[in-house]
Amino acid sequence: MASNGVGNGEFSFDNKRRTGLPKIQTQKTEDENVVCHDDSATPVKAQTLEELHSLQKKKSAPTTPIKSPHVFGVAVSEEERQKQQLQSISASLASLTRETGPKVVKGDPARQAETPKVQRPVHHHHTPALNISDSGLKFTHILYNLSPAELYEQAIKYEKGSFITSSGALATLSGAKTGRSPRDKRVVRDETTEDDLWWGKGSPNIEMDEQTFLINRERAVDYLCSLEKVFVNDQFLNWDPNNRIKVRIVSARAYHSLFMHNMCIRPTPEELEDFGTPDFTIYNAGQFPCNRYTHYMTSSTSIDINLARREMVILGTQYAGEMKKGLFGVMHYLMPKRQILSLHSGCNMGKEGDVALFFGLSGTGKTTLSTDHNRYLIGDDEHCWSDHGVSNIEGGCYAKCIDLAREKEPDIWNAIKFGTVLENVVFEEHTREVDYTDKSVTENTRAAYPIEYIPNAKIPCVGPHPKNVILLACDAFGVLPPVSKLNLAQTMYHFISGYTALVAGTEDGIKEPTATFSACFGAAFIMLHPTKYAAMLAEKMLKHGATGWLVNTGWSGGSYGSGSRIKLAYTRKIIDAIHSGDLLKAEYKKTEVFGLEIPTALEGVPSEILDPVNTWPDKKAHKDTLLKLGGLFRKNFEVFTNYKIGSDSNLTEEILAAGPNF
Ligand SMILES: Nc1ncnc2c1ncn2[C@@H]1O[C@H](COP(=O)(O)OP(=O)(O)OP(=O)(O)O)[C@@H](O)[C@H]1O
Ligand SMILES: O=C([O-])CC(=O)C(=O)O
Ligand SMILES: [Ca+2]
Ligand SMILES: [Mn+2]
Repeated sequence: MASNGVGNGEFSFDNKRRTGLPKIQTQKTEDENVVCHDDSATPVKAQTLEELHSLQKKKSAPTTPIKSPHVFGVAVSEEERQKQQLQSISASLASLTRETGPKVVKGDPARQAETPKVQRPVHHHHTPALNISDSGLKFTHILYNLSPAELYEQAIKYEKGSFITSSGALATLSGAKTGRSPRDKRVVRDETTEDDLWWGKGSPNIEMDEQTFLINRERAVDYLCSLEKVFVNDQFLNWDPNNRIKVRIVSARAYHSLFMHNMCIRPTPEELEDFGTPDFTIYNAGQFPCNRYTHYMTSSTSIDINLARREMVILGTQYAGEMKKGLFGVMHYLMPKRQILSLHSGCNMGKEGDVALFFGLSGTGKTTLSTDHNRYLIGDDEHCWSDHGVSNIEGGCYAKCIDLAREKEPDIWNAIKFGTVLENVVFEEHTREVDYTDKSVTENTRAAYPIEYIPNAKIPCVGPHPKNVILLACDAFGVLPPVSKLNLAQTMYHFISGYTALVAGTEDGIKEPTATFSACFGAAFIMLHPTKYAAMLAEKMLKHGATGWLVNTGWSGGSYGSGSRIKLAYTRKIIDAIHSGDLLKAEYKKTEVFGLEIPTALEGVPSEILDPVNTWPDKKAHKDTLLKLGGLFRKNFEVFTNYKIGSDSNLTEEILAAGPNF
C-alpha cells in the first residue's frame, strides 16, 4: 500500500499527506483580489428581455450587399434589388389562371419583429377583384436560402419527427415514402420531347400531356400559396462554370430546404445577388396528394417534369431524393444537348491527378468507394464529362446509412454532424445515439451532407479526364468475379446492361436474389435512349485512353443465403490496385461464359477468391448459377440488338459479341 499514512482499508484522493477533502476557501486570500458581489458585473445594455434578445443578432450576410448591384450596367439600390427578388419569387409562385402572383414577404411569420411592416403588394397596378383568391389576400412568407441553423429551428419547431442526434445531425422522417417512386415519374410529351426523348418500353419517361401538367402545377402552387410560409432555395447545379444551371426549389418543409441546401451547390452572397431568373424550378408540395381523377394519375403520388416550361412538380411524396434525382433527369437532357455526358457515378482523384469514375446502381458502392481517405473526392453520385474533364453536378453527398460502422467508413461517419440531414433513422430516445442497424422505419436510411464535410473533398469539384472507369455490380448470385479487366466493347456491354442483383426484404427469411438491369446504371434518370449515352462514353474512353473494370461488391462463396458479401476491405484493396496501376500489370486468365479477364493474384486479397468457382463448395451449383445469370444478361440485351451504337457499326458488332458466350 502507498506510504501516504492512510492504510488499513481507508482511501485517499491523492498522495499528499492529507486526510480528507481539501477545505473550501471562504476567506479572501492576500494575493487574490477577488470580489464576489452581485453588483460587480458590467451593466446589462437592455431594459427588457426582448431588448436583450434583440442584441443577440446582427444583420446576416445573404441580405447584405457585398458590392453595389447592377442591372444592365445600371446601379440599382439595395431596396430595388430586394423588390426584384421578391417579384421573381412571386412570379414563380403565380397561379396561371390569375393575373398576379401572390403577395410575398420575407421572414418567418412567427417572428413579427423580423417581418417588414410594408403591407403593400408587390404588384402595384390594380387587379380585378374577381381574380383574387383567399390565398391572394394574404402574404406568403418566404424563408429564402435560410442557413442550416435557421432550418434546424424551423424543423424542430414545426415538423414532427425532427430531432437533433447525439452527433449534431438533424434526424427527420420522410413520411409514407422512404424511397423514390419511379412509376409515378412523368414527363410532358410535346413537339420537342416527342423526338428527343426515349419513350415506350423500358423507358423511365412515362408520358403526360401539357394540360395535365398544368393541373398538377396549379394544385401544387395553390397548396404552397395557401400556407403561411414557404421555403425558397436558389442554388446551382454543376461545378463546371460554363455549364452551370440555376435552380430554384420551392418547398413546404425545412427538411426539404436543408436537404437541397446540402445537395445542390451553395451560392456565395455575391453569386446570389446576380442570381436573377432561375433556369429550372421545383414546386415541392409533397404533403399534398395529386387528384386521382386527373388524367394519367394512377396513385396519389406524381413527380412531373416539363422541360419546355423548365419546371418540376412534386405531389404526394415527401422523399427528398425525388428532388435530387428529378434534377439529375433534367441534366441528362440538357447536358447531352451540349455534347456533355451526364453520368450516374461517383468520382475521385489521386494525388497524381488520376481520376476514376464509379458506376453502379443503388447500393453497389459508389458513395462508399469514392469516399476514400487516400484520394480527393470529386463527388459521390452525379457527374458530367465534357471536353474539359469531369465535374460534379451536386454540392453534397447522399450516403446509405444502414449498418454504417465508424471503423469501415470513418469519413462518412464523421460527416454525420451539425448540418447533416439524417433520414428515417432510429435513435435512442434519451441519448439520441443513432442505431444504424435498425431498419424499423426503412432499410433505405440516408445521410445528406455538404461535400466539404468529407475532409479530402476536391473543391471546386472538377477534375481531368478519367483514367479508370469502374463498373460496380453487387452480384447476389455470387458468380461474377471480384474484379475483371474489360476491353472497350465489354465496358460498353456492361454499361448498357447496367446489372446488379440485390436481395429485397430480408425480414421474411431468405429470398432469391433478383437481377436488375438498368441501362447506363441509371435507367430511372436517363432521358434519351441508352445507346446515345453509351456512344458518348465509348468515344470519350477511347479518346482519353481510359480503362474499364467490372467490380463485384456482392457475394462470394455462393449466392445470397449460402455465400457472403465480399469484405469491404478486399474491395478497397482491389480498387487501390486499379488506381495505382498495379492491377493493369497483373497476369490474367479468361473466365467461362462471361469471358472476363481476371487477375490470378492481387496483393492483400486471397488469390482463391479471385475466381468465384474456387469459393463455391458445390461446383455444379456454381455452373448452373453462372449459366442462369448469363441467360438473364442475354435476355435483357435483346432489346438493344437492333440499335447502332455510335457511327461505327464495327463497335456495335463488337459490343453484341462482348456478352456471355455459351
Ligand atoms: N464489398 C463492399 N463494397 C462496397 N460496399 C459494400 C461492400 N460490402 C458492404 N458494402 C455496403 O454497401 C453499401 C453501398 O452503398 P453506397 O451508399 O455506396 O451505394 P451507392 O452506389 O452510392 O447507391 P446510391 O446511388 O443509392 O446512393 C454501403 O452500405 C456499404 O457499407
Ligand atoms: O435517388 C435516391 O433516392 C438514392 C440514389 O442515389 C439512387 O437511388 O441512385
Ligand atoms: Ca450514393
Ligand atoms: Mn444514386
